[in-house]
Amino acid sequence: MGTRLRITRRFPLLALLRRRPDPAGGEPGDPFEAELPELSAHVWHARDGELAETGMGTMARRLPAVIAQAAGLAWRANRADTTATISLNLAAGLFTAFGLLATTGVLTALFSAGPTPGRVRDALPSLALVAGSVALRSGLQAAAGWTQARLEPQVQRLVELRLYEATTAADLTALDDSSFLDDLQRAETRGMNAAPQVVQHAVDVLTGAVGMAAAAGTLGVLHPLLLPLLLLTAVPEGWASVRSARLRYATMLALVGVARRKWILSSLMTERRHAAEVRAFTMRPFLLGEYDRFAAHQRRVELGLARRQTTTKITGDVLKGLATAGVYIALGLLLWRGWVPLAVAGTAVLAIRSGQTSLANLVFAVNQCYEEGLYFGDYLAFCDAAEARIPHRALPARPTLPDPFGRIQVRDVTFTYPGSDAPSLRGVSLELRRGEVVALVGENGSGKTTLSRIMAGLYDPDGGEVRWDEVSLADVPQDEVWSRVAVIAQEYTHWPMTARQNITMGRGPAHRAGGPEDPGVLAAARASGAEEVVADLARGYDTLLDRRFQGGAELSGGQWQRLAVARGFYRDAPLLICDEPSASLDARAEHLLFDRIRDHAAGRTVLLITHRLASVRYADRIYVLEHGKVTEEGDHDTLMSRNGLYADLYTLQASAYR
Ligand SMILES: Nc1ncnc2c1ncn2[C@@H]1O[C@H](COP(=O)(O)OP(=O)(O)OP(=O)(O)O)[C@@H](O)[C@H]1O
Repeated sequence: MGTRLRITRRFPLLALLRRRPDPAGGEPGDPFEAELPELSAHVWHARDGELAETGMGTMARRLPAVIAQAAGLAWRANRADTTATISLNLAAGLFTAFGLLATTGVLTALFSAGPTPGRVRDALPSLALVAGSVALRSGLQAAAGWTQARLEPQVQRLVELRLYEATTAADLTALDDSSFLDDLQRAETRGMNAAPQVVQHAVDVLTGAVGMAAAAGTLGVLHPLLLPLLLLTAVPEGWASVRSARLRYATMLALVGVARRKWILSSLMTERRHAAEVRAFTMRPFLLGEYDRFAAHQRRVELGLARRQTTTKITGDVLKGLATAGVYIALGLLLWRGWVPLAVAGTAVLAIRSGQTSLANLVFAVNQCYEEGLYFGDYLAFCDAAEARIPHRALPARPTLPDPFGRIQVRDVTFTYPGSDAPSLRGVSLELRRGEVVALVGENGSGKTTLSRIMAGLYDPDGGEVRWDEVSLADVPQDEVWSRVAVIAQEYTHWPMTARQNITMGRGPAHRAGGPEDPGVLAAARASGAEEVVADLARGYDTLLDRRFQGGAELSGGQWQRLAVARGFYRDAPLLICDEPSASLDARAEHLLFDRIRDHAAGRTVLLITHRLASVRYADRIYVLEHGKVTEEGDHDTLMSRNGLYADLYTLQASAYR
């Protein structure tokens, strides 16, 4: 509550958005808290400050930076197109000014004394200049539009790549962090699309500014008083646009948690893997109800936004109308007093109209550029934050992991997940010698998976270390650790690729897997039992394992697991970590798998995590984890004679078969 109060005090607009009485007639008060209490605690945490500072002054101050970012982005995307877009727009502006000034010549000739045919004849050269400059300006503007359109997809590609490069390399703990996920959602759904928009609007700002400068220059030449009057008409429109943008951004911030929740719910209701459970558990009304609760809240907030934006626009339009009337009254006075001749006043009217169009475009583009710049700022901030979470180790000597190693030691490792109160590992030590099969057992939540992830280099321990002979994992690049470890994870992905790719993709692009005759693929498939699965597929190894595509096949849980094991075997790494590799396997497949793991271990080292204690009986050593600590270690016979947790669990399982 304290945080919310502080925030609404700092940002009254947010308070306004949140405190409006329920338009549907519900109880007045804080709709967010009343409607979505589960989200009210953590929605208001990011970048609210930017919004609070937004005003015309801030916009003017920040705009150059936004434009510079857009220019930098466009420059990196394509230098030639960027240069062409800018120069073509500048040239088009020059011809606008030239055309306006040439108009004075036409009007002066037409309004001079003498017979009409003579006056028209005198006006012809200036008229030709006007026609020529209009034609040239149009041609240049069309060419500028084309180069600008070319830039857009190139910019989009650049920003998409940057985001995905960062998300796939960021520290794994980042993806357990809800504020990181909120920021990711905002950057991906809104910020990323804002990038090409920022570039486009930055060019529009340039175009508007050039057109405006052309009109202003012409007016300045005609009469100095006309220029400030023209600028005056920009103020109300500018104010209305800035206020609208501010309201929109506030709404987006207010709704980011809601949008993420809706997105999660929509995938639960549309994705195939949830479809059976949704039906069997009759979850439909619950899911639809949840979705509707969020959608209704979003609708209420957005209707409120539309109402306030409309009021703002009407106010801006009225003020602009008054300012325009003022400009024309002033022009009339100048004419009446004889301070400007009629031909000049005529050109001035044209210049004012042209200037106002450019000004309206400029104000709109500035506003759009700033608004999209806010979203783009979210994207940039997220990319910076994600890139900062890519583990870069200071590795002066760059030692490499020994190949082959003699033993892997886990020394006094402690680890607490970010945001958790209790540590998941509390001073764990164990040892794996080359060629050994070492088992890790323990009850649910005892820390087995966490420890295996630390050993695989996926998490860095808070304390203690993992050593391969004398080299600590903390001293080598993570890529190197990953390339030396194969993990058959408890939760693995059903990759929507072909059967062959499901086996080979873990070896990276450097390793070009061959055709079906690739002996590595065949050996891994045979060892894991995936060979029988592939034999039943219509196109063998080339069958696409995704029912969402025509001709795609679906596998059973155990069949998928065999492929996951094959992927682990195919990696051919010196350390194989198997985390519950047999959870979905039938009894025969499970029995075979443990035999094969033992065979596969010849020369390699295996860390085996399983609840099937019959399978760990023959492990070289067994470690028992309890509440993040090793409480027992030794081979099967030693542990049985100790009568500890292992003996308890083993006896319990064995008795079930008696
Ligand atoms: N991503 C996470 N964020 C926060 N806490 C986590 C996370 N993953 C696991 N934990 C916590 O860490 C502790 C150890 O979990 P871990 O998955 O390592 O247990 P486990 O022994 O592998 O359990 P199981 O036998 O059920 O697979 C648990 O208390 C769990 O709640």
